[in-house]
Amino acid sequence: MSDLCASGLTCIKRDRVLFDDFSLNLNAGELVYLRGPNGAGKTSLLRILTGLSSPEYGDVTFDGVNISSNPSLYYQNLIYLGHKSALNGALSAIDNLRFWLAQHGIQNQDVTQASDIGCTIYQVLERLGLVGLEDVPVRFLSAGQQRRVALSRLWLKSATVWVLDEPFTALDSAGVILLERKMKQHVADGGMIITTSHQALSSEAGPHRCVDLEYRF
Ligand SMILES: Nc1ncnc2c1ncn2[C@@H]1O[C@H](COP(=O)(O)OP(=O)(O)OP(=O)(O)O)[C@@H](O)[C@H]1O
Repeated sequence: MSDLCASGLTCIKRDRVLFDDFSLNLNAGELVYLRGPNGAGKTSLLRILTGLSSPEYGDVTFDGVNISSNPSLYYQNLIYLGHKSALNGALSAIDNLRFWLAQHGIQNQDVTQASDIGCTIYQVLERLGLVGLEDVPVRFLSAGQQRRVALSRLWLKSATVWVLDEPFTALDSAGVILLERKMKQHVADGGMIITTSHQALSSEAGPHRCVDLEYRF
């Protein structure tokens, strides 16, 4: 059984201690909903959990191995979606996702034939309600449509750990349900998710554990 374990984390930004001696265990088949006011340190915590930034103290392990000692192994098992969509506005949805797949070294049937990549990504974009917009530079898509392109990554890469920073931003109510159901399915399949959101998760997301970060002065 996989687990992501953060222990004794301390994070300081501009002389403010956002959190100290913070510990969290995320187990396979678990959804953690990280809550807290603006500026509490949720994004800072998620970035530490992904290895994108380092805590002043403490460490993070995945399956008992410190994530900094074998980052490539961890990254194979991780999808991190930050609160920005991380799309190149000049590229289409298809090309953004192709680039992302290549960047993640995904070597499955998708990349053995160029036509298969397009086919698979087209199918995902169709599920995300983006039919007819696949080839449009994403800067011409609405905020919610851009978010849907970004979220398509969850359908394209198989990874145990999902770290999601405000993934519901700009989504309409149908998009929120689509994502919540996807999250519920991932957890039912033995995945693990930690997500932030300023809106409460609905029952569509399935059972979840709330973790609160207080704002510290
Ligand atoms: N690289 C940085 N340099 C300096 N200060 C930073 C940096 N990153 C974050 N901070 C500060 O740390 C605090 C926490 O930021 P963070 O983005 O983690 O909060 P958050 O809980 O995700 O907030 P929100 O709900 O608004 O997204 C903020 O006061 C922010 O200004």
